[in-house]
Amino acid sequence: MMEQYLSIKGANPDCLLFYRMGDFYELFFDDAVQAAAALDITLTKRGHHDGQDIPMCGVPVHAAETYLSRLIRKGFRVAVCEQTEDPAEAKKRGGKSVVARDVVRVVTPGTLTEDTLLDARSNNYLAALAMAGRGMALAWLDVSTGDFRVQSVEEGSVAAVLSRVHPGELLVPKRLTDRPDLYDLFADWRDELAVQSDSLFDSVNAEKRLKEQYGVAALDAFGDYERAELSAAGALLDYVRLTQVGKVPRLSPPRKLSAGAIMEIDQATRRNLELTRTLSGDRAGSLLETIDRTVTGGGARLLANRLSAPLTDRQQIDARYDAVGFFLEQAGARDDLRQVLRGAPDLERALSRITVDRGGPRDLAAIRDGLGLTAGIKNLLQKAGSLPALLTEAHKDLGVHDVLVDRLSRALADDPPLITRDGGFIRAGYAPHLDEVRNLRDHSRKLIAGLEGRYRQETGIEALKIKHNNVLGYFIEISARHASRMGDAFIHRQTMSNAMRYSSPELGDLARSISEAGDKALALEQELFEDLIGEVTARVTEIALAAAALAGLDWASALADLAEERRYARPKVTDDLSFRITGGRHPVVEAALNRDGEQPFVANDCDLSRDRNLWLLTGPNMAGKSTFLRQNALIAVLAQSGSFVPAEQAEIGIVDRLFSRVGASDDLARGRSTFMVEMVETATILNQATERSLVILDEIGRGTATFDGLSIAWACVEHLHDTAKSRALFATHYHELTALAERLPALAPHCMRVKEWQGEVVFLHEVAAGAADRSYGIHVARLAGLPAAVVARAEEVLQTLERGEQSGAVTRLIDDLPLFQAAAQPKPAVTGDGSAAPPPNPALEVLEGLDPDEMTPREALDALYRLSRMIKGAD
Ligand SMILES: Nc1ncnc2c1ncn2[C@@H]1O[C@H](COP(=O)(O)OP(=O)(O)OP(=O)(O)O)[C@@H](O)[C@H]1O
Repeated sequence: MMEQYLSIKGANPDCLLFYRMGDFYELFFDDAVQAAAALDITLTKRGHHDGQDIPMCGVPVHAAETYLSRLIRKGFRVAVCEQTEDPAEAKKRGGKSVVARDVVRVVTPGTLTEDTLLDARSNNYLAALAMAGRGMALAWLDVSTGDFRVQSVEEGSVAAVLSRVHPGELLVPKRLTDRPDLYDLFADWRDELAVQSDSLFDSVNAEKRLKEQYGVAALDAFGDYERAELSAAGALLDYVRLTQVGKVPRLSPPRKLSAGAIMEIDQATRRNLELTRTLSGDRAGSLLETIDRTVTGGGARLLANRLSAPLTDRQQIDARYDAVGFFLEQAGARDDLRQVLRGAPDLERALSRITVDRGGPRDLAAIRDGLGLTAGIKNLLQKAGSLPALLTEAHKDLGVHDVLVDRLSRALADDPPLITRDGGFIRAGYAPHLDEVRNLRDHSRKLIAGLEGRYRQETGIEALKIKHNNVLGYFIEISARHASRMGDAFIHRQTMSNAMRYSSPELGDLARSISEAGDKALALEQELFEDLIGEVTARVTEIALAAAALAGLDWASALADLAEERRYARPKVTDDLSFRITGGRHPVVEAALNRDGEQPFVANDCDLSRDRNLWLLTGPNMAGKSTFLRQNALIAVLAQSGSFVPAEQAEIGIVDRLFSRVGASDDLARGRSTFMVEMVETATILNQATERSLVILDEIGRGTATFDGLSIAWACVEHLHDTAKSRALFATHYHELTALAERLPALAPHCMRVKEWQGEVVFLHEVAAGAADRSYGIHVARLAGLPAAVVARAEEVLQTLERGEQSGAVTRLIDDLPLFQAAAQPKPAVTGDGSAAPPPNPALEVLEGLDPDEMTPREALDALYRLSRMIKGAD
């Protein structure tokens, strides 16, 4: 056995090997040590190898999924090795023969199909990055749904595309990981990276594989693939074939995303705007979570995909609006549809498990129930009125499945078990032969009950019972004190502490017929199950289309529901460079304010159309600058993903790339300080933004010294205005920048309005034309609870700074040390005009009157003595 184990392990060196022995998967050697630690299970020993104990641990087969999921989450790959023959067969070859075993599947993070291992509401992609010649490409597929895509990428965009796809496992050829310039890129995906041999990416082999998979002589029908695209797609297919050990799941032909088809959003922007998850990695609090009203797994995945990949084609976007708009108008049909969809199972995932031979009775039931809804939904759509294009298509794709649904309904029990092992999933009345065998089995069970009564009478033991367990099968049990009453017809089997167990020839016969009938029934059920699986796999394309149509309907009706309740409007997308939002709101902040029942969100307009395409936004802290910036970016993303938007009106000229520089955090893992991260992100924007881009920049330069920061911000504004010419929003605390408006015609200064009332500052959250005059930072500091002494001292410092020329003022402040004085002394009374008047110091006036450049050393020394006396009070 060890020989067999070692040879199988040798063929799967980078996986933990789950080696099937009876009801357990056993792990040996180093695998056992690693798994025992990762799963917190007992590590034992079994036998010897090369004179050493063999470490071993095991997990029960019936609970394997839970253990698998924990191992996968911790980054392991697991090869599942099953017995591939009946132990009886092995015995025939001789007493010591080992049962044949083989790996039936390699479980990796990107190739999961089990519901328990997957999040129902997001896709789990397996991706491959390939390079051929100078071109690069990324291909990605979801084994559990069959979704398969490929896209050429420029080297500079790989990070952005990866962050959009967000793969659960990323295959890359060895030679790419050797390139130092890609080190940073792969560092971001370290946990997902699975480095493969270069040969897996061979593009000639890839083309062959793809043709085989789809049974075509040429791939032209699916698109015009570049070599790198073929290489990436082929590597994925090969990898799936390897890990699924020959069983390739249903995969749609790889859909090619052409360059520019999608609004490109780089990694930092995606993260900072919290599109699908927040900065801390949660779904809750993200834009996706805020707008997600879908009621099926398929719908939720579609929404996440569409939000991650906003389109750039006006017609396609309009078609999506038409679908959402239809359900907005047809509220009755929408509610009915959503009610029906709420009960829909996850057709896509059930179908995929079936195609890789991992389907169970419950997956068939999911197909039955899912397809069973299609007829009603078609009816509902038809009655709702004339359908827009996308919904007409969905109506068609829902298809006709009466025959299959009927067959599955007749064949399957209402609520079948997850696995076939114990039978009981075929409905009575479906197969006469099965019914017969089951009757026989049940009849024998009744006979056993009768036998029990008869034995009680014959022996006079009232407490005599016929029981069953896995070791003895059926047996007769009496208490030990009645043993003398059992006649010769009973065969003694077991003595317990206070009970005796027997069998009898009659009981033996009945038990045998029950067991035989049971085995037969199970075999028959298994056969019928395979038939049904065959029926489903024969119609895999139609079922997949129906599943996609259901997801699409869920997506559109969910967005309509959202639009109605939150008053979202249908945007107008255009091919020009307009960007006019009237009454725009931040979807996430608005939802949070609604939830907390605080004051309502204040809507704001934004117009970045030509000649005023660069807004310079000033205003106090906490006034809502960041919120305003982000809301406009989010509105663009929502609009191009096909959703209605939180605004009264929105007109948006298609945005090709979205850039943002908002928020700041260290990237210490990569050795970058906050300011460095800020500058790297700003550099990306200034180098890549074009007229078609939308750029939001929040407080550029604040991470460094004031003059450095101001100068950098100044130069960035000029560059955006003169060179990039993007539609841009620029929020800053450097009020000095508003002076640029005189020179830069497309620069439009705006500010957040505040009201001063009884010494308090009230944030109105309104955007108005013009520049802000103050920052009110100290006011916010007080609100935040900074100690009163610190606030008082800060006000003093501010006034000194504001009064004089800056560097001179700083010198004065330093002279004014110790700063701690402020902590000890109460704040001086504030005068009527709001300024605290420090007592004038005569020594300072003398000092200010001196001109060191004009003094001889002697005069300087004299002056110093004089000043010293003044301060000591002698003068
Ligand atoms: N339009 C609005 N309507 C209602 N509340 C708003 C609005 N905009 C912002 N707020 C509230 O004000 C808070 C502060 O907003 P935000 O962070 O955008 O301010 P800011 O001007 O960027 O501040 P800072 O300069 O300190 O970063 C938000 O958390 C939100 O609760």
